[in-house]
Amino acid sequence: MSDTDLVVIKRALISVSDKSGLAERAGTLAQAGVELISTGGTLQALRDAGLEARDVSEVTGYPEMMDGRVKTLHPRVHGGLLARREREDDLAAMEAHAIPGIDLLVVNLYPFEETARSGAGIEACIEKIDVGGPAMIRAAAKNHRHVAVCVDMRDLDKVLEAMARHEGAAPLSLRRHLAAKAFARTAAYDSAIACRMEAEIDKPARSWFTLGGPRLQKLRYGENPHQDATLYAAPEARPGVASARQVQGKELSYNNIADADAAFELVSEFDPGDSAAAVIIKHANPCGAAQADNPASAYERAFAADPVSAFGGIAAFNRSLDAATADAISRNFTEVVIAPDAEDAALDILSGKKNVRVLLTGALADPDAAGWMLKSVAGGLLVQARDTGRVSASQLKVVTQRAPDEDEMADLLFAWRLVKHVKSNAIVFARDQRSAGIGMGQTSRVEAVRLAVRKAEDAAKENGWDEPRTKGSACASDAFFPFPDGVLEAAAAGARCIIQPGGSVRDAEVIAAADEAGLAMVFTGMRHFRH
Ligand SMILES: NC(=O)c1ncn([C@@H]2O[C@H](COP(=O)(O)O)[C@@H](O)[C@H]2O)c1NC=O
Repeated sequence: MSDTDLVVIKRALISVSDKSGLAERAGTLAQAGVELISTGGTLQALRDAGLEARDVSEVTGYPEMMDGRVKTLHPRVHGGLLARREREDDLAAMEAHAIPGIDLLVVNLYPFEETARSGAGIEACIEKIDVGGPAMIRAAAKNHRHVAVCVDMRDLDKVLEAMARHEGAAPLSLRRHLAAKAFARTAAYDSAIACRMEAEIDKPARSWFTLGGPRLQKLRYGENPHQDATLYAAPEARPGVASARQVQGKELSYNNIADADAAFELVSEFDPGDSAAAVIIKHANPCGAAQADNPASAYERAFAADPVSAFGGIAAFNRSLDAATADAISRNFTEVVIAPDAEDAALDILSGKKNVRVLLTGALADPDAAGWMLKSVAGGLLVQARDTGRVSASQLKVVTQRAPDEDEMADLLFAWRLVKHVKSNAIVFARDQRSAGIGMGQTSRVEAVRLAVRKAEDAAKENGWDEPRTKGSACASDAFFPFPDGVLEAAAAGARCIIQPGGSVRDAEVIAAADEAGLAMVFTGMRHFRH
């Protein structure tokens, strides 16, 4: 064993913004004979708990100044953290400048992330940028051959356990593990700061992209059982699956989380003040979506759109769950239910289905809020802004001889909101504010139309309807029709109107086909590819 495998903890510097759990742990350190050095507020908390600790100002010979902007930024602190104990010259410098060696650093940082997330203004956020803390953390982590560093108070328990086992020493394996965590912590902290700063800049250069957050959940596995997976928190404050409260059900899986996210993002497009909305997601695609006066009938309409696919689906709502909705959900096999809130009566009913995971988000996700979407590629990270594109009736361009009437326009806009959340090539037929047939993920647009039509035919059979609901429907296409074939197939299935971006070199042919079939067609001028 080398002399750095075990480091005996004789002196600790503790400087923590979040003081929960401090007194008890610091007490254990003191009992083990460790000398404590501390900064203003932390020192006070230690003394209030009846513990003896040295003021860092005594060590530095300077008072804390500038509202705490300068407290530990001093060679007597950083020398104590960075000195290589096996080097004669480092030891001589310690001796010459009265630098006390620090063997353990416990620091948690000013709550920048929480402050930014609360929507605080830039000046308030800037005041919460911790400078001295990260500087000490990085010094201790760099010098982990001689120093143990805790950036989370709970990690102090690991150090205390190790000290109990190793006669007051912390082993290298633990110190290295803590050092890696320390660098990840400061990197995530700085990412959050960069992110908040960028929000103040009109056109940020973003020549570096950084993102970081703490682990929320180690998942049993990823998309498949042989893939490792973890859920981390992102700095943005977006209500949704990652911050939701799980009130019942089995542990969430990777696929549950991904699908619940897709479901909640889609249902959040529907203003709960206008109507109740329900969507059912399978494999990241909606298989049914509907609006209605209340969540229960929205759910029943969404379910009927494709009952076969809805089996084992994820259901999302834009309003609080009530008893009638819970009752309707309970009749079907559902993996996850996600909603802003739930009435007690609804939770009582759902508790009868123990395995159903119920997530309450507290609020809907603002569909207009800026944010990042990430995808990894070999050797790279593809980053794009979230698709916040939306259109209103007044922005649409009528390109056919016939313009859509009021009912048709309502269904066109409903289908357009939906198609944005369907994997490309995507086609959505909708009638009376409910999806009639959805064609997703096809390699040709006409095939997506055919799939959507077939789904509508299947739904008619399943429900015992006289005809598929593509009859008299509105049809949305996430990108332009490159040929008239898709439009002709939609017309043959009974669609009365179409919404699509337009912009094909064959738009004239496509418009002529629509006119010939008596369709009304509008262009959005906006595409909604989703891969
Ligand atoms: N400026 C400094 O020298 C400095 N040194 C430590 N801190 C931070 O001060 C906080 C603790 O302050 P207090 O003990 O006064 O409550 C910790 O979050 C620590 O990271 C500093 N504050 C900010 O940069």
